[in-house]
Amino acid sequence: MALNLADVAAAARRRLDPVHWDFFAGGAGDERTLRANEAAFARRFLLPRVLRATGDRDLRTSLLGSQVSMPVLVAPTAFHRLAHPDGEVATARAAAGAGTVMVVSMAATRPVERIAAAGGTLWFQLYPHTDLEFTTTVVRRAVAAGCRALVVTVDSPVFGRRERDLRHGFVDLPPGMVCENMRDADGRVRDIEMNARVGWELVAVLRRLTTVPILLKGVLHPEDARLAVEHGVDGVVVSNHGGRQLDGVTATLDALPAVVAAVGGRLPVLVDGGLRRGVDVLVALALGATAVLVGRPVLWGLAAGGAAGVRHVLDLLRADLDRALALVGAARPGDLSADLVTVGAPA
Ligand SMILES: Cc1cc2nc3c(=O)[nH]c(=O)nc-3n(C[C@H](O)[C@H](O)[C@H](O)COP(=O)(O)O)c2cc1C
Ligand SMILES: CCCCC(=O)C(=O)O
Repeated sequence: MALNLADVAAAARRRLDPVHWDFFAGGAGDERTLRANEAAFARRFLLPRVLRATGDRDLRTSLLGSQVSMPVLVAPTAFHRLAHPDGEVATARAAAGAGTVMVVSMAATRPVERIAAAGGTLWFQLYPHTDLEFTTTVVRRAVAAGCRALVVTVDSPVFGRRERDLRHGFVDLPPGMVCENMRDADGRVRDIEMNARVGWELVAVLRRLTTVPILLKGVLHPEDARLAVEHGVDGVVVSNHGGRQLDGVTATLDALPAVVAAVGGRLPVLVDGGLRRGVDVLVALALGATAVLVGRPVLWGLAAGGAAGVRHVLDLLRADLDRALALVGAARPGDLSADLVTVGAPA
């Protein structure tokens, strides 16, 4: 039985083709940013409060009209069928069972309609393509399938250089698998495109396409957080794409406080990257995040045990967060504050 996410990772590694393990695990360049995400949590320590009567704890959170049973969401990750034959359908089943949001990647390998049939709350991640008609087709389809928010990835004007994949020659999905939601109006499957020509006008363009909330994923600079507010975005995700885009970028946890300060409570601020324990979730919330997302741990759960494996990962995080809350003297995420977190040398 996996007692923690590292155990789940080990089980996944035993099952996965090493090429696919490296695709999931890897980052860009020297993987400094990939390591920094986890290391940033290892530098944080807690100053708990005592005698706070935290008996009736409540992890529920409301996010842009979506109710979640805990402030831990499933980050958008590509190619779930490389981890398990049921792919994103299994992930969605687990997220639905756990009562949280799954953000469906634009590079999902199952059709969004089938993912939605699992019954949970979905948001949809978008890479903004240069072809507006195509982007419109994809967004309308996702919203028609029931996706309740659009998570626009803005950290990818070009593709990051992932040397593990280059070494393996891993460039595409195996035969029989495609990005099912990349079909254009004629039903042809397009390639994912990184778009280096898009600017802030994108927000208004997407607003005209859909009424669902729009989040920007990949905001790190506080000035961009201010611009996001100014452009009427509904939420931001502090993310460095799990260290897969620009190596050398700051750890997300280190970028979070300045973004939170810049936003000043006007929007929810989510964060992802390197969260592996309930106490990591607690630290992110204490430093001002409204919720967090987990990427690789979900893929590990999926590879290790399909929907049950993903559910186990989410349940471990929930139990761990609940215990950590009680032990720092908080009954709910809203009770947390930055004074509970101190910085020290990793043990
Ligand atoms: C294998 C893999 C595929 C990913 N695919 C996408 C994607 O399609 N779209 C996207 O916005 N982010 C993608 N990401 C980034 C995640 O959404 C998230 O930012 C990151 O995984 C969080 O870090 P963590 O894996 O340490 O939890 C991917 C990450 C991984 C590991
Ligand atoms: C072409 C799919 C892009 C997936 C992605 O964003 C990632 O692997 O990090």
